[in-house]
Amino acid sequence: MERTLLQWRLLPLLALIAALLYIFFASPRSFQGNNKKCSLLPHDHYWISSKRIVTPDGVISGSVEVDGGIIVSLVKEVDWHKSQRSRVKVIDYGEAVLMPGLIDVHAHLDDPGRSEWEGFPSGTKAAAAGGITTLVDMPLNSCPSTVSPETLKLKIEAAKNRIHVNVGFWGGLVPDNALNSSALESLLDAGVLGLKSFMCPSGINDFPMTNITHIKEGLSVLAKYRRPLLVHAEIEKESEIEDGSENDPRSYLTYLKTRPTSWEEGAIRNLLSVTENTRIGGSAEGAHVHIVHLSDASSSLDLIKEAKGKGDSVTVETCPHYLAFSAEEIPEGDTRFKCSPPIRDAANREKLWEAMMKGDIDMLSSDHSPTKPELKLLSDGNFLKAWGGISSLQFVLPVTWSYGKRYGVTLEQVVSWWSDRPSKLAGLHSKGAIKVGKQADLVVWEPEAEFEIDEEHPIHFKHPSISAYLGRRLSGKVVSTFVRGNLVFREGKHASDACGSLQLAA
Ligand SMILES: NC(=O)N[C@H]1NC(=O)NC1=O
Ligand SMILES: [Zn+2]
Ligand SMILES: [Zn+2]
Repeated sequence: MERTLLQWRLLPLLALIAALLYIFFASPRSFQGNNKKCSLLPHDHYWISSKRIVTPDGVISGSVEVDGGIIVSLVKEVDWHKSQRSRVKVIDYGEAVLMPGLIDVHAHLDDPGRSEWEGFPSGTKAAAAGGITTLVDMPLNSCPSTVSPETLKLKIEAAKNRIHVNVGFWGGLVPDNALNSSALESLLDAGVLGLKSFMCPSGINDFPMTNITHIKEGLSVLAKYRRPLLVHAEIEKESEIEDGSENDPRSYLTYLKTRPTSWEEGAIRNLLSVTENTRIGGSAEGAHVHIVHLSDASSSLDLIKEAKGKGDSVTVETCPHYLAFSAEEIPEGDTRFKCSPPIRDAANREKLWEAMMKGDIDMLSSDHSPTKPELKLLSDGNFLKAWGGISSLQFVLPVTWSYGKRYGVTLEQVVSWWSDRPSKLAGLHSKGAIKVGKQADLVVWEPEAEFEIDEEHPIHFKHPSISAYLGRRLSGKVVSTFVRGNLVFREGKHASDACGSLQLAA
């Protein structure tokens, strides 16, 4: 009698011990240490299979093994033995493309200080939904601007536990710090991935423009750190019309005339007068100049090609909106399309695509630069007064693909423009490729799947109404996004916790 009683008392205890042993030894590892809310997948060791994996050695059919956020093996379908996959989870995506996640080196998340414009949570959710696994935040449009270690610290604080993808930061090169090498060094020591400056007014009071002397001095400091300077290359010159006041401000052509190609050409000519210092043996060897959002595909691009030919360390990006839209198509008063430099005519767009296909333009970025709808003046439609900036973050992959298809864009080119080159520019060497040892930042997408960006389509950035892509039909649907092995987005749903990591330069 007493013995049975003892057995009955012991039984629950034994069950509890067995349950604990199961949790520690048999269940997926993410239950032990990782916060499973970071991922929609309760495993941190698994395989992903796809018929189209974009690797540095071409597109293969096979499987990628991810463990602890790292790509630990990559096996072609023919070499993949059943024994290898017997013990861990396999996610088979079939014909969907598996690619490195996109790295967007040019986004304005406006946090802290103007989070009513965007903010880290909404901006990084939009990124995850668009297959972007890392973005580098611009130093302006937040308040304060990122121009010192103290202001970088505010960014880092604001981003903590609020980012759904990885985020790095560019610091600002402004007249206040440009001629003070110790100020610049302290900003670089604090972890910015490089610097950014404007050659014309930026539209933000606490981010003044630099002149060529500021830029030259900045480059000599950057050389020691081997980090880049990103430049908004437009310079104010006489334009066909001064402020457009005699022209209809609701006409896109009026705005276009206020920022002619000579603004880009003039800035680039001026900028390239100092980039010879970045050549091997030059006084700023190790520094690099990256021209952001090129719009003019004529003389400006010719100058860049010439400088590259001479050995200057120079690269250039353009943005999907310059490749998708043309001035002729922009409706009267539709300020969603206002950005600087402006979207030019269809012949220029054609030349931009030619340059992409030839490799004369190195990479793409979103230049996602939102604001609150009131400042877009959508009801007024005044192009001269509205905020300049395009909201696009979530759609850059399908836009690149949809508009690039007619030029024969390949999956490898998409990876080069959106992952490989950007990873090198930002010094993120553990990212940007599906290769053993790299971080498991991945996107799975269906290039053939079409969708409409209508009212029903979930848009995650803060102000969908100002997006220039509303109403467009695109092809290329993002199915899943993995950030350091965490499945952060799947079929319209995000993981609940924001577990992206900060990318600070060491
Ligand atoms: N301040 C700011 O974001 N400006 C950006 N907007 C835009 O259209 N071009 C830019 O440089
Ligand atoms: Zn700019
Ligand atoms: Zn920008």
